[in-house]
Amino acid sequence: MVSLSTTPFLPFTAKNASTRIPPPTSFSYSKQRSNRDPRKVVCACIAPPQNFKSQDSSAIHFNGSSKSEQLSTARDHEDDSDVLIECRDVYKSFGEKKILNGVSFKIKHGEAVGIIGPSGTGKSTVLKIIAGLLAPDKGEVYIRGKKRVGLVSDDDISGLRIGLVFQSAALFDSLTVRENVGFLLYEHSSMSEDQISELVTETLAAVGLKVLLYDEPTAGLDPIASTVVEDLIRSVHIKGQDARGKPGNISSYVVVTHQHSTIKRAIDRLLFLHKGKIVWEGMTHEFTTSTNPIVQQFASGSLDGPIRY
Ligand SMILES: Nc1ncnc2c1ncn2[C@@H]1O[C@H](COP(=O)(O)OP(=O)(O)OP(=O)(O)O)[C@@H](O)[C@H]1O
Repeated sequence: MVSLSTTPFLPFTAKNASTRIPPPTSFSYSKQRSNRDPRKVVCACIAPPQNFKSQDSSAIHFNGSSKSEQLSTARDHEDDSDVLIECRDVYKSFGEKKILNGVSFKIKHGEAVGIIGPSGTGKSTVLKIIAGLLAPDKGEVYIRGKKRVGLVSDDDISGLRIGLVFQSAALFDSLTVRENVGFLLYEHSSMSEDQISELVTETLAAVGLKVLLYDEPTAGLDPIASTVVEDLIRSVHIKGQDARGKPGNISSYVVVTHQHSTIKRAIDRLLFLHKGKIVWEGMTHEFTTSTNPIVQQFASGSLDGPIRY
């Protein structure tokens, strides 16, 4: 099952990537329950503006000491019993435009994976194929070892619930994660603050999905708002901690991003997509030491769509 919005009141579902939702006309929650200036309540547009340019996109600097590079071939002999999602030799074209040209990778239980690569190389397309919203022209998608046939609505995929947080999501960047999650209830329900707080806690603790896919969740956010989102992404993961200090419920997640901070804070393993293929994969800290020439070009900012700081 694919869930396109994680809860009824998570505000991650703005329809248009370029839409900025105007500030609420009466923002009683801000006025009454926090000392924030209600004039600062603006909606963060998570999709980056078309003309977005980073201050410094010339290089990637990851912390880490590992000197080894883990190429995909080195993983081929590994035990596959904990693989949740596999794309095997996936092709996708839009009209004459060939986008994916034999994409293969596996996502295992417990992994926090990032997909990076130049703009327009097909990262979002990969997410949509994983989610079952797009069908590959050729190649297969396996969910827990079972081949998916058709789109997601056509097939029961062994109880694995996959959620996709679209690039066009929206948050109020002057509010905390909890305030964002409970926003509609604070504004439009007669529930008490305690009741809402309880519900927010339950929601953050039990998003109820097993795999989450995030499409540029921090694009266009300022560094503080990005950190909040990155921490939220970590907190709902089984290796993280939820709002009650307990492990989250998300088995694995995949993040498409161009943001350096998101890679550094929220991602353990990277898949580098270039010209329709995964040309490199490895742990995040291994990226900058890669000897792959395309990776080095990307890291130095000489390919389109480099990492943004
Ligand atoms: N439904 C569609 N119909 C036609 N073309 C499409 C469709 N979806 C995506 N494309 C095209 O496929 C290419 C890859 O798009 P995609 O959004 O997957 O790239 P991306 O790597 O996520 O890009 P970015 O980093 O800029 O967000 C782009 O040229 C895009 O215009």
